[in-house]
Amino acid sequence: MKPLCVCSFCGASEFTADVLLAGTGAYICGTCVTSAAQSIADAELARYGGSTTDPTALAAHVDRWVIGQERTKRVLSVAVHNHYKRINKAAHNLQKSNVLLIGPTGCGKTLLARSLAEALQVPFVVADVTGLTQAGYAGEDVDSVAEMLFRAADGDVALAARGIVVLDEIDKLARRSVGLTRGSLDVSGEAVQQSLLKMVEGTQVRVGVTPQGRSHEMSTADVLFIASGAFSDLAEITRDRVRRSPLGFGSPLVVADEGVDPEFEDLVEFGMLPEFLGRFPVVSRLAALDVPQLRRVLLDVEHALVPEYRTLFALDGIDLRFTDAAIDRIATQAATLGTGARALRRILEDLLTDAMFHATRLPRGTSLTVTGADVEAGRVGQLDDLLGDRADPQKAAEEAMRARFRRRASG
Ligand SMILES: Nc1ncnc2c1ncn2[C@@H]1O[C@H](COP(=O)(O)OP(=O)(O)OP(=O)(O)O)[C@@H](O)[C@H]1O
Ligand SMILES: [Zn+2]
Repeated sequence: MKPLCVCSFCGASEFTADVLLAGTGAYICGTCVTSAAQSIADAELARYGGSTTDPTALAAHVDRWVIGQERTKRVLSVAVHNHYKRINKAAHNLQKSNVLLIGPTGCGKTLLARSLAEALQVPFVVADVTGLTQAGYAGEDVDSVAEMLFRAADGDVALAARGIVVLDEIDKLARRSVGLTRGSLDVSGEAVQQSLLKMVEGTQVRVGVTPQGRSHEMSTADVLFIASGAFSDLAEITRDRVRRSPLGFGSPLVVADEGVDPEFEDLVEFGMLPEFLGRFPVVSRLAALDVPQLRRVLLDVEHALVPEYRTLFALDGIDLRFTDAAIDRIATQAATLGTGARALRRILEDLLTDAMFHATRLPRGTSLTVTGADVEAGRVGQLDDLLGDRADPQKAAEEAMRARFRRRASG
């Protein structure tokens, strides 16, 4: 007898299948339902011990750590989601979504990548590519990147193979910048770009070589690479291209170069190899943090600097406070220094070094307030009042001498 219904997935008929469920224009058998459910469960399990790859959940986690950069947060969350979808569902025909981040120093490129890795609970390493040389040359070998991941994963090869690597200062590998350091062999940035190609795409690497010569094989095919760099004069290249273009010439629409994203050809002109760029299909640009954003890095983000310093002082029994004007001055100064949020810590360290030096000599419970004027002066003025002449060893010595002299004069 000819079957009337067959499973649309495996072809089992009403005679051979355990159950046949009818949908609109299709059937599915019990066996296929079970195996589909299993695949879904497997994918869930593969989400590393309960961590998530859901883009909105990833972005929410990153939000706690990174101020601003909203567009890049989205782009990265989606890229990461797709990347792990590709691994978990073994859909290896999907293109690997390595990411290129372009943005000034201290704007959160590495922090973004790190907080994503944390949300995913995968190992994370930052490799400064200017320290890499072509395989076989002096210096750190390209394979060492895989070795770093292996160590970050505590020797778990399977986990290491799903990790995230930031290739920092990638712009220093531009074709025109040879950038030789003393003692290194003649290895141009272009050659290093070449030598990174295979690893970025996926290759077998030996890691964890023991003195006995034993080692593990690790594939880099499922490692997510995030290349990052400042590409400082890329904006000029982009602007020139836009000016040359028929639409761009004299057009008021493209005058604001902040809004123009670099194209593939701009990056090639900058000195990146087309083959290299081809392996980084996702590109996102980040802007420098502005003053209100720098304020938030000081005050309200996970590991914000002001609460961190307050804790440091509290351990010595000092209640450290900042006036609003002080916060404003710090953020404004930082914005002019050109090192992004990194400048904030520099300013705070300079400002508070003396206070930290003397903190243990102040009575417990002392309240110390940093004002806007203090930030201008680079020193906490109230400290002098609190310490009196103890603040300055030179002054203290002079004072002691004067006291002796007075005694002698009166005696
Ligand atoms: N958007 C941000 N939100 C919160 N903190 C930030 C942000 N950007 C930078 N920071 C702070 O500055 C430090 C340096 O930032 P990060 O390492 O991410 O810079 P980067 O953009 O990778 O710079 P580089 O190109 O020099 O590596 C971070 O540890 C963090 O404390
Ligand atoms: Zn079936």
